[in-house]
Formats: sequence, C-alpha cells, structure tokens
Amino acid sequence: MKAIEKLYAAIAQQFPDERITTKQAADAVGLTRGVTSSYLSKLEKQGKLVKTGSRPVYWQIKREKSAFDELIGFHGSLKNDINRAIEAIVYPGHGLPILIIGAHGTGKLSLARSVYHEAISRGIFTKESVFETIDCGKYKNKFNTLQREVQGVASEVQKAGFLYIKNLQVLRSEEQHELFMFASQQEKTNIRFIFSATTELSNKNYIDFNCAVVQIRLSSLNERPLDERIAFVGLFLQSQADKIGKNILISPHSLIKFAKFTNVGSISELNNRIQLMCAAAYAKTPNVNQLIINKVDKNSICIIPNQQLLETRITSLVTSALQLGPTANSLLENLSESLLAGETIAEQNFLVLKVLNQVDTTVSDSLLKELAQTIQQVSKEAITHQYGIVFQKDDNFWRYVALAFVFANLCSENLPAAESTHKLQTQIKKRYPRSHYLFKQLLIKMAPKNIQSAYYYLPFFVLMVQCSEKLESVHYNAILLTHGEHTASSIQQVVNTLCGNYFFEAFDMPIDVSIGQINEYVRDYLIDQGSSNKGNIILFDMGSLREMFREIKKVSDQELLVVNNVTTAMALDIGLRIQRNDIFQSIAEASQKYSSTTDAQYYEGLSNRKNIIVSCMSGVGLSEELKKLIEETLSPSLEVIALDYKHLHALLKNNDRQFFSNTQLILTTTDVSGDMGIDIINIYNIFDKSVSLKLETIFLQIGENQKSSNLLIERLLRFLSIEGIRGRLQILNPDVVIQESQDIVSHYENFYNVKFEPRLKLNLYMHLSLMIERMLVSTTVSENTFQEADLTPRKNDFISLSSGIFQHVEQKFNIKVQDYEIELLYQLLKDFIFTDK
Ligand SMILES: Nc1ncnc2c1ncn2[C@@H]1O[C@H](COP(=O)(O)OP(=O)(O)OP(=O)(O)O)[C@@H](O)[C@H]1O
Repeated sequence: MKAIEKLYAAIAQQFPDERITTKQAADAVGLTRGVTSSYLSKLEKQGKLVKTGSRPVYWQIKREKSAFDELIGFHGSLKNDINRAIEAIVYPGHGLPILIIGAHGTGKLSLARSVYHEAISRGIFTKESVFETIDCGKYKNKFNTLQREVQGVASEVQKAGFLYIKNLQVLRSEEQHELFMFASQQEKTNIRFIFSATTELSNKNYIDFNCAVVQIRLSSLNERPLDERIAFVGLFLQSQADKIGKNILISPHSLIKFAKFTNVGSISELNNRIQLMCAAAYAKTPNVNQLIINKVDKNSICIIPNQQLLETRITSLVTSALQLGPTANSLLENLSESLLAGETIAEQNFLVLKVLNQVDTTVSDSLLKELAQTIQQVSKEAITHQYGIVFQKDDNFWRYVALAFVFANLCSENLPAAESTHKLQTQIKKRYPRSHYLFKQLLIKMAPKNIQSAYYYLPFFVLMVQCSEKLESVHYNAILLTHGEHTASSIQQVVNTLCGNYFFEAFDMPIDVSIGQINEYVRDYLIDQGSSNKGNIILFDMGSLREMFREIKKVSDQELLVVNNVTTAMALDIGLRIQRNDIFQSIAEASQKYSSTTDAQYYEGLSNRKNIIVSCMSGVGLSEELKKLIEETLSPSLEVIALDYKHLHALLKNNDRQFFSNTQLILTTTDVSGDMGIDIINIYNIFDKSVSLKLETIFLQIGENQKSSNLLIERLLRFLSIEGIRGRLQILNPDVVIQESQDIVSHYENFYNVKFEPRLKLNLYMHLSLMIERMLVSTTVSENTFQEADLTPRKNDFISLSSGIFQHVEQKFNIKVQDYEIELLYQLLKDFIFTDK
C-alpha cells in the first residue's frame, strides 16, 4: 500500500466520523506533519476528504449519502446503531443476522428497511431484491408452520433480499434458538435475516449458542434528545398536512409541548396523538384552508402540504420551536461583552445558567444523570488525572454542566455555525488561557469534531468557574519532554497532582525523535496554550542543551529556560517555584544547582554577560590560572570563561556571531583565525608593543579603566615569562624542567634548521614544562589518536622525531608523552618548522 493510501485507511479506521487536525492524522500513521499535510490536500482533491476550518484545519472522511440519512437521529441517537447495522451488512460472505430490540413503535421496522435499502445502494443486492416480513405473533403455538414459512422463503433460489422476522419475543426460547441457528446457516442462499423483538429475549440463545448476531437496542421516544423529538412531531404534522391538503399552524410552545410528552414512549403513539389532535382541529373548522392547533402567536410555525421534510427543514423547525437562534446569539453576545468588560467568570457562568434555566432542553432526568456521570468521568481522565485539577462532587453542579453540553449540542446540530465562533473562543483563550487549554483537552476526548464550535465553549463557563482563578494564577508555560512511552506523563502527573494545579504539560516522545519533531511539539503547545506572562520552562531528559535552547528560542521570543536530565524531584521543585510565582531569573538560577549531571540554559549563546574567553593549548589548567588573574584585575561585571582549546575550536566552527554576542575578546596561546568580528589575540604576542596597545584599547572599550588595563598587561607579561613558568610548576623542580624544555626546543630547531623567535620559545617552554608535570600526575593513558588519513609524510616524520626527542624526559620522569600532546605540538610548530610553505 502506498503511504497516501495507508494514511486514508488509518483515518477511515480510527476516525470514521470525526474531524481531525493534521497533527492527529500524522500521529495516526507516524509520518511527518509536512508530508501528511500534502497527502491530506491530495486526498481532498480526490474527493475523499472534506476540509474545514483554518488554523487549525480539520479533515474528515467524506461520506456518500446513505439510506439511513432518512431516519431521524441518524447522526444523533441512532449513530452507533447504524454503524453496527453497517457492520452486519458489509460482513464478508453473507453478512450477519441482525436482532433489533425495542418497545413497540420505536422504529425497528424503519431501521430494518433502511438496512435493506443500504444493502442495495452498496450493490450487495439489486433493486429487484425483496424485503419480506413474517410476524411471529401470528404463529403463536404454530412454530412448525412458522418454520416452514421461513424455510420456504429461504429456499426460493431466485429470491434475494431480506426476511424481517418480528415479534420474536412471543416464541419459546428453544424456538428462537432454532431460528437463529437456521439464519446463521444460510450462507448459500441469498436471503439475509433481521429479527426484532419488543422485549429482551429471556434466554439469550444467540449468545449461548455462539451465533454471531449483531444486536441493536433502540431507545424509547422519551429517551431521545429533544431536537429529535421535535423532528418527529414535525414529521407527523407534515404527513397530516399532506393528507388533509391544508396548512397547519402551530405555536412553538405547543410543538415543544408535544415533543415533551413524557408518557409517550413510542413513535407510533406520538403519531396517533398528533393525528387525533389534527382530526379535532379539523372537526372544529372543516372549511377553512388552514388548521390551527391550539392557539397561534406571532412566532407560529406553518407546515405546508407536500413539502418533503428535509434535514434542513427539520433543523429550522427545531430552532424556531426552541427560539434557539435568538437565545443562543444573544447569549454569545452577552458573554463576549462580559469578557471584554473584564467581568469575572462567575458573571459569565451566571449568564449561561440563566439561559439553561430558560430553555429546558431535556425532559428525561435519567438521561441527564447519565450524561453528567459520563462528563464527570471524562473530566477526571482528561483533566484531573494529568493536570491535578479536582472538581467538586456536587450533583447539581454536574447536572448544569451536562445541561450546558445538551444545549451546546442542540445549537451546534441545528444552528448554522455562529459568526462569533472564532471570536468567543479567542476571547476565552485570551482571558483564561490555561483554563481554556484544559477545557479543550476535555473536548478533544468528549466531542472531538466539535472543538471548533462556539456553542461547545458554553459549558466552559459552567465547568471551569471554580478552578479558573487558580489556573490563571500560573504565569509560566512549563513542559516536560522525555523519551519513552510514559516517562514525561508520569512525572507530570505526580507534580501536578501534588501541587494540585496545572503547571506542566508533558510529551512522551518516541526514542528516535529528532530535534525538529521535538520543536514541533513545543511550537504546537505554545500556540495552543498561548504565551505566558513570565516565560517558558522546558525540562527534558537528554540531548544537547544548546541546540534545544537555540531551536526553541526560534519559536518563541519569550524568556526561556531549558534544563536537561530531568527528575521528578527537580520538576517538583520547579513546580513549587512556579506556584510561589518566583521571578524567572531566580527559577533559572536555582535550576543550575540541581546536580552535577544537570545543566540549565536560560540565555542565548555562550553567556548572557559581557565576557572574555581564555583558551590555552597547554590545557584548561593554564586557562583557569589566566582566568583567575584577569578576574582579580578587571572589574567583576566582566565574566571570564576558560575553555578547553578543542572546545573553543568546535564552538567557533559550529556557531555564529549571535552565539558569541556578549564575547568581547578571545585570548589564546596560539594563532587562531576567526572571521566573526571578535578580537582573537595570541597572548604571547603581547610582548609586541602594537599588540599590547591593541589589548589596552579593547579593555578600555569594554569599559575598564586605564589603571586596571595597564596592570593586567603587566601581570600577563610576568605570567608568561620564565618566572611565570616557575611559579606555575607545583611538583617538579622548575630549573630542571625548564632546562629539559629548552633542550627539547633546541632539538627541534636543530633538526629543522630554524631559529624560533623568543616569543614562540617562551610559549614552548611554558607548554612543555606544564606538559611534563601534567603527564606525571595524569593517570589516564590515551589511545593512539592519530588518524591514518591525516598522516602526511611530514607529520609522520615529526611524530617519529618527537618520540626520539621525548625519550630522554620519558625515562627521566617515568612518563609517557601521549599522542594528543604530540599532535598539539605539531599544530603549534608546523608553521614555523616548514618554512618553505
Ligand atoms: N428514525 C425514524 N425516523 C423517522 N421516522 C421513524 C423513525 N423511527 C420510526 N419512525 C416512524 O415511527 C413509526 C413507527 O416505526 P416502526 O413501525 O418502524 O416501529 P416498530 O418498532 O417496528 O414498531 P412495532 O414494534 O410496533 O412493529 C413509523 O411511522 C415510522 O415511520
């Protein structure tokens, strides 16, 4: 399968009816976002997906019209039942028998007929196929006759289609069992079976005997949502209008009253009642050209004969019956105004509750209770568990939350997308960014396809009223990023739960995640969560601190702290500091002290302070001493950074000027070239008047005074002299070591027939003396580091010559001069010994 087909298959399987973002699609197949996005666009052009929204864009599988679309509730209360029926239709081979259970008049036959039509439209049967019905009620105690009848239909070779066997509940359980067995053995005939019963079958034969029967349970009318019940009333009024040939006028109030009949459980009964009511109205005024049901008012709804009750008409009927449009619009407007005026969330909660009390959108308390329990459970999973926010247990609170969701559903199903959709959501996000983020997590779990609908943000004010203040008191965005399936999320859970507030978002990352992908997680989160007042804190497990900092800094220009080698204790400490509302600098500084294995960065580049880099080829020890000397002489505002020579090389190679933005000067012991516009001075050159003058100018420009600049240059000159070497050696006798160093240097001079200038000699004496002492105390022996590929004949000669030259000191001090040291020496000398170049 090609990647694009795989993507389509994955979406069709995992999100058959939902709208999803590009990221969700990318995660479903494990492709990058960029590739996924281009595939999704192609699929849309091919007519396989529907694209909606912008920032973010949503994608949804495009559906053909189905035979079920005729049924009221096809995308509401019947949605799951219809999915199950489709599974039975498309099951390979001969499909699967279906058993529909539901009280009288709940739509069993209607559903069975739709199954039949759907099978035709899917090409499983032709238009000539049949839909026959057998009513078991007629064969009470005459099971043999019933059996013959059923077998008769099934054995007609020419016949194809569905046999609908209703009222199964009147048969004895063994008889039901026989029918099920018979149905499941009809693989060679072209007849498929749909059974129906008005009550649960006492002995569940189809389960006991392992017959694969797809079961569907239909709810009674009073358990259906209000909009569906209104639609039924409309449907039956329409059929009366058609029949009588007259307009029917009904007030919204009366229409809702019918829809709310609590004692009518069956759709047929509702139909009968409406018929009787129309008959009564007709009897009163047979000669007028329109029937008036009860009293009419200025908002009355007119049902005209012979108009098909299309989906759009149903929704307009529902909205006008409930006055949904004006109510919802004015609520959205009031909320928007209240948010703009900076009123509290309690005020906004009040506005929503007021409307919920006006538009009582439900009559079934048991249904509402069930919904409330579901929302409570999902809130626990989506919010409390990961983010530590605990909601109150009060039943009345959850009842209102459920009511708000019912109202949201009613509006989003029946009203056109409100113009203010984006506005309200943006306002909520701006005013309550953290509460909004958590609420969105709940919506993603509960109603993913509705996260763009403004109406679904109405429950926000009801649910978040009590925790919002606490959530918004957090002024940082903190993220945990670790490799592995649960590491980040379990640290997150512990910290957020212990602190009782949402401080951290967590991302569990695959082992092979790239820095680019990590960056995407962070960027998406920062967009979704909105920027924080005080900055972003990112804790991660492993990887380059600098790279992470640099990459993330590109997506947000806010203060940024990145800390590596995260532990739960560290996250908890940062959580507590966030809770205390510490300033950024203090959190950043504290995070540098967690442990020796942890590092933190909170400024761009090498340092956030004005600095001088000191790097000596003869080891970081010498650099450290120089650092000390400079620190003692110049003002404390200047930072002196001692770097290993190799490290400096790598930094210069891999970074830009930005990285060294605060670096004023680099002091080295060799000539290092750099084109970054930073002054790089070989410290031995300060014996040169022009160089020492230049150094002095640099110090003055940095802001040092004349006195300390002069003093530093003086001290440096002393430091680099023979006297300086003496002072540096700690173990060996300086006279002996310096003599040895001088001998080595003159050996090189002799061999290569050159005369080194005094500055270079001083440098070499210092370098060699310190090297000998370093070798003496060093316990580690390095491997051979010479790379064959680098070995030119000259270098080879230099190495073999050096091993001869060093033999004497090696024996004398019982040391082994390592390859690395010879390499350094080669770098130091090559320009002076191969003078022909
Ligand atoms: N989802 C629906 N959409 C539109 N009309 C429906 C729907 N369900 C049922 N009806 C209508 O309700 C009435 C009763 O439905 P139906 O005869 O299918 O119920 P039933 O459960 O098979 O009844 P019984 O058990 O009495 O045989 C019919 O007029 C049917 O057209």
